[in-house]
Amino acid sequence: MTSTPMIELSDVQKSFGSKTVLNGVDLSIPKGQSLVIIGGSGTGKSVTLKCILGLLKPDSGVITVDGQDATKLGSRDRKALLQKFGMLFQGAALFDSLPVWQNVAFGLIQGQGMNKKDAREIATEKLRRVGLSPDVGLLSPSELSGGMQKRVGLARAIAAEPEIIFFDEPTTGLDPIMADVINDLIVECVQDLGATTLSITHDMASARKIADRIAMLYQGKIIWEGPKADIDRSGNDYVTQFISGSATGPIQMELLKN
Ligand SMILES: Nc1ncnc2c1ncn2[C@@H]1O[C@H](COP(=O)(O)OP(=O)(O)OP(=O)(O)O)[C@@H](O)[C@H]1O
Repeated sequence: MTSTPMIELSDVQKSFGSKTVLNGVDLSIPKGQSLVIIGGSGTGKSVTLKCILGLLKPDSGVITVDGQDATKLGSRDRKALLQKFGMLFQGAALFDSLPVWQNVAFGLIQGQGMNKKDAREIATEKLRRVGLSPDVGLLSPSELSGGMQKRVGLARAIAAEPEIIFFDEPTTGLDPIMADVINDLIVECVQDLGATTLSITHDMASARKIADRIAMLYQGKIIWEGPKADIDRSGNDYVTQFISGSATGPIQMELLKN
C-alpha cells in the first residue's frame, strides 16, 4: 500500500451558528483506497463531503486533495480539482429533461468541452460497463427503475475516468438484492479505474462490501476507524450499537440527554 494520502482532513471544524457539526475531524485516505464513513442521521457526513468538494468552507483545519490545500483554491484551481472527482449522488440525481446518454455524457460535454459524438460513444461504453444496453441511452431517466437509475448514476460518475469518486448513500431506496448488485458494480468499476473513493452510508451491508476501511462519525469527531474486517471487534460501544442497529446503548443515552 502506498502511503501518499489522496485526501487528508486535519482537525476540520465546522459550525452553523451555535451548532457545532464537525469538531476536529481527522481522516486520511491513501491513493487507491476506499473509505466509508458511517454514522447516524445528522452527524455531519454530508457536511464533511461538502467541505472536501469546496461547497462549504470549514471554520478551521486543513483539507488536502492530491497534495493541494482544497480550502484555499481560487475558482480556476477549484474547477481543475473538481475534474478529478466523480460523484454518485443519493437518489442518482439525473436530469429528466435529458436522455440517459446525455446524463452520462454531461460532465464530458459541459465540463471538458468534448464534442457530442465522442461523448456519446464514451457514454454508451460506460452504460455497457454497468450492464445497460445502448437502447437505454435513448430513454428518459423517469422511464427507468430505481436500480437502473443507480446504474446510470454510476456510469455518469465513472464517465470521465476520475481519480476520486464520492458515493453518497449509493444504495438508498433499493431492495437488498439490487443494493448488492449495485455494490458489486461499484467495486468492479472502482477497481477498473484504480480510483480513490469516499462514501457515506447508513447501510452496513454496503459499507462492508465497498470499503477497505470504515470510519464512524459521531458528535463531530471520528470515534473509530479501521479495516472493515475489524468492525465487528472494534471494542467501541458506539460502533457496536450502530452496526447492530440496536435501540439501546450509548447512542440512545446521548439522544435522551438532548
Ligand atoms: N447549510 C447548513 N446550514 C445549517 N445547518 C446545516 C447546513 N448543512 C447541514 N446542517 C446541519 O448539520 C448537521 C449535519 O448534517 P449532515 O447533512 O451532514 O448530516 P448527515 O450525517 O449527512 O445526515 P443524513 O445521514 O441524515 O444525511 C445537521 O444538523 C444539519 O441540520
